[in-house]
Amino acid sequence: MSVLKIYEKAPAKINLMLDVLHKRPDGYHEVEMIMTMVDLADRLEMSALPRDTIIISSQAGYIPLDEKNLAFQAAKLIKERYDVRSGVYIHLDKKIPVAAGLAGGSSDAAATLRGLNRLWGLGISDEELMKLGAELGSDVPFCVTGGTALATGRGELLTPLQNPPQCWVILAKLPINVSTAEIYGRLRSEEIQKHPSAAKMQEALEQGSFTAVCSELGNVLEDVTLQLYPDVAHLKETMIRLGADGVLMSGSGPTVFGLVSKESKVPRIYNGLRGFCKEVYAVRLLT
Ligand SMILES: C[C@@](CO)(OP(=O)(O)O)[C@H](O)COP(=O)(O)OP(=O)(O)OC[C@H]1O[C@@H](n2ccc(N)nc2=O)[C@H](O)[C@@H]1O
Ligand SMILES: Nc1ncnc2c1ncn2[C@@H]1O[C@H](COP(=O)(O)OP(=O)(O)O)[C@@H](O)[C@H]1O
Repeated sequence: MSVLKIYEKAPAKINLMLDVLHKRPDGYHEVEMIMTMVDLADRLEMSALPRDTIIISSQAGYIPLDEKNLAFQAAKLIKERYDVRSGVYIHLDKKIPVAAGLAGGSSDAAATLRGLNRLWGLGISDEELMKLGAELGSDVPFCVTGGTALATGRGELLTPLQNPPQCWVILAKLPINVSTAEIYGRLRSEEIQKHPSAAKMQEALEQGSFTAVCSELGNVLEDVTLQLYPDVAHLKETMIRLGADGVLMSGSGPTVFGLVSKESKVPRIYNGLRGFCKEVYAVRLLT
């Protein structure tokens, strides 16, 4: 049975590790990543429209509201594939910083796929939603089901993993917009000095060891972004100095996250970062 209005939460992701194996003939890079969700989320409200149209609105003035919006693209794709003749109005309450390495747009697209499946009573399986998601972006399939997963291929092939032990995650984003395509484009995969290990991170998760998770954090895109934007390197050093247990850049950046086990340490790190970085969040893992 179809309904008239539904809500979906679209959480941000962080990459606990990100390795690039090589560049593929199709231009994408073969990756090994371990991703998990954090409790910082956009909220989507989807209302059925009798007219055959897709309308997007948002309180955020800095994202496209036309066919460039990933939620619009997700709605268009599902309408076409399942021959849906009615329309939808989608309101995006944006909380995730944009072009930040947190997959905000990808998570909105995934939430749109999940939401419209419910709104229109289509009965599409998660597996099929993930396949549709892969047509929209490499991170969209992970965002369909969330949790913690190993992502291979260009990021769309997923193996569910144990969630990390619960902790605080401090996210800090400088006012720099990073283009994922540019960062991958500047990476010379054959010159990577140190590859983080997916197997070791997986072991750390299976052991439920917070210390091991922190010591296995690694991201080969970090060198590229930090070289391009030295302020991000400074931000990372500051977060380490303020006492975060493990610190890494997420995805292609520029957001840097710090994992912190003791709640008593959080205010010092949060306030120390707020001194020079406007966008700082202290959230929990979404486990
Ligand atoms: C780096 C990561 C890590 O999670 O995230 P973000 O920093 O974007 O959050 C992802 O690999 C990003 O995924 P996503 O943002 O969905 O990328 P896509 O839209 O599929 O691709 C954008 C562009 O990035 C490059 N790209 C992306 C994925 C991949 N495995 N190899 C690539 O070379 C391609 O140039 C592509 O044109
Ligand atoms: N719903 C959306 N939310 C955020 N950005 C979007 C959305 N739709 C399209 N975009 C565009 O996608 C690009 C990447 O945004 P985002 O997904 O937030 O970054 P990232 O891939 O680094 O996590 C931005 O240039 C933005 O204009």
